[in-house]
Parts: sequence; C-alpha cells; structure tokens
Amino acid sequence: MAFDLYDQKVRCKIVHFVCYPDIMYKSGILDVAFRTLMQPLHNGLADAYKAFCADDKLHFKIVYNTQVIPKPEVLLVLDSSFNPPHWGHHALIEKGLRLYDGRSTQVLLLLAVNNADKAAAPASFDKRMEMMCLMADLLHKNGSAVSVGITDYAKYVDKDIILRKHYKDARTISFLVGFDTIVRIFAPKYYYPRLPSEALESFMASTELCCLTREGNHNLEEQMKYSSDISNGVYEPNIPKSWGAKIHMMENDKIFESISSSAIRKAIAEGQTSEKLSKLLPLPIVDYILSSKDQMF
Ligand SMILES: Nc1ncnc2c1ncn2[C@@H]1O[C@H](COP(=O)(O)OP(=O)(O)OP(=O)(O)O)[C@@H](O)[C@H]1O
Ligand SMILES: NC(=O)c1ccc[n+]([C@@H]2O[C@H](COP(=O)(O)O)[C@@H](O)[C@H]2O)c1
Repeated sequence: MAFDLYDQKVRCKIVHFVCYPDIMYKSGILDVAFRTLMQPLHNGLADAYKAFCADDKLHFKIVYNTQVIPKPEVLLVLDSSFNPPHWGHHALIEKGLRLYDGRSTQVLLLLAVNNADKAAAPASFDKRMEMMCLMADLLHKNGSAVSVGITDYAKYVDKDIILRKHYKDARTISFLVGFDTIVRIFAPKYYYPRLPSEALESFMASTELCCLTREGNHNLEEQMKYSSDISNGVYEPNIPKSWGAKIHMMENDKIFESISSSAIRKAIAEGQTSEKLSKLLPLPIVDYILSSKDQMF
C-alpha cells in the first residue's frame, strides 16, 4: 500500500540521522540534517493523510518518527487537534516525561482528525502534521524519542484500544491531558446509557492519565485535589474510587496555564508579531505559520 511504502522511506532517512545525536546536535549538523529531511518528509505528509482517509479500515497510523524505542516501558500519548501545537502542549509532555523519569519512554503526538465535540476547522490536517513534526524535532533535541501519528477515533477509550494493538510491548500507556479534558473523559454524556464506571472499566484498568492544571472554571486547589477526591469517593458511582490512583495531577507553570490553540489562532488572525507569538508557541512553528503561502488561520 502506498502509505506503508511512504512510512518505510521516511524511517530509512530518519535512522540515518538519529545515529549520533550528541555529536550532531553540538555541531549543529542535526539542524541542517533535519531541515534537508523536512522538505521531502513534509511533502509526503499530505499524501499520507489522503491515504489514511482512503482506507476505511485504518484507524491509526504513524507518519513520522524522530527515534523509535523498540520496547518502551512507557508510551506517553498527547492526543490533540494541534491547531496549532503550542507551549502548553510542550509543558504537558515535559512534565509527563519527568513523572516517568528513569523509564524508557516513547512519546506519541497523536493528531485527532475527529473530535468528540466539535467539527474540524482550519488549519488543514497536513499542515497540522507538519507543525507536529516541528514540535517532535524540538522535543527530540532535548533527548526524547517522539513519533507523530494520526487517528480518526474521537474518544480516549477507542484510541487506547487501537494503541494497545500497535504498541504491544509498551508496559504502560499514559495519556497526557489538561484538566478540561480529564473532566470530559469522565463525563457521563459520552457513554449514555452506560455509566462511565462501566464504559471505561477496561480503559482505566490498564491505562494511566497524567493531568496538567489549566486556567478555566476550577481554581488550582480544586484541580490539584481531583485525583484524591476520586480516591475519597466524591464522584461515585460515575467514577470508582480505585481510579484515583491511576491519575497523576501535575501543577502547571503560570506562563503556560492560559495558553490555548484558539487564543493563538485569534492572535495570528489579528496580526500579532512573531516575537509575541513565540511566547505562545515555538518559533519554528511561528515561522512555519507566518511563512505559509495561504493564510492558515
Ligand atoms: N495550556 C495548557 N495547559 C495544560 N493543558 C493543556 C494546555 N493546552 C492544551 N492542553 C491540553 O492538551 C490536550 C490537547 O489540547 P487541545 O488540542 O484541546 O488544545 P487547546 O489549546 O485547548 O485547543 P483549542 O483552543 O483549539 O480548544 C488537551 O488535553 C488539553 O487539555
Ligand atoms: N470522552 C472522551 O473520550 C472525550 C471527550 C472530549 C474530548 N475528547 C477528545 O479530546 C481531544 C481534545 O479535544 P478538544 O480539542 O475538544 O479539547 C479530541 O481528540 C477529542 O475528541 C474525548
């Protein structure tokens, strides 16, 4: 299939560049290498997305790897619409990685092309994948093994099943989420007429959730005690007590807690400077957005 062929081609090129990361980073060769690599890779992403859409049976596909850990102890998944990726996402990944420090960890940036609540809006999915690759490269510079994938499943319970099939050797699958998302994962409306306790039983039996606080309807204290509230039975019968131990609450840094993709899209549409935007999202992504031929947002 065209898609698999593409994947193999990309992997061969990438393996060549990740062999000697330390020397290559320090000498700056890796930046050059990635930039050379970026062009054909980015061209391929649009085709990869088309091929993904054309195959009804395909619900998950890896489209890019900075490095693959063969049998990772932990698969750390950030599922998002990446519209665009930003420093809030980056903080979530960095804090999640710290939580599993000392265990071999593969990070997966997972593009959700279907949302449980909202219809797709610009940017196009191939552009989002390009921006995800830029984020992956940035994380890789700090030593993380990162893959970029795509799924058409909207709910976490379904994403988890497909990821378990793909990453059979990963001992722990842990989803990185912000506080606004964790409350939606456990909201009864997504599973009606079943209760979350029933619909999410096997998901929560085998999965962990790393949750970062975020500006919103709940203050910091309320957010930070969410998992202990669950352990104390506050949300029974919807959320069983035993699930509290599977949820790791992480406190956000002030500078990242209010960043959101929608605020960034607005800032870009209003013509904010690259300097101001770079406080919200990494400069290579700012540059990519601002240099796009057609207006992305
Ligand atoms: N600033 C942030 N701090 C903590 N978590 C965040 C932050 N931004 C996003 N997240 C979390 O990252 C995951 C993916 O985020 P999502 O794609 O919804 O980004 P978003 O910035 O909220 O997008 P949008 O504004 O378009 O709704 C979600 O679990 C979300 O809660
Ligand atoms: N119950 C659930 O599993 C559930 C609820 C809400 C959002 N989601 C997913 O969370 C991700 C991020 O969603 P938002 O962009 O709406 O924050 C998307 O993949 C979305 O489909 C899942």
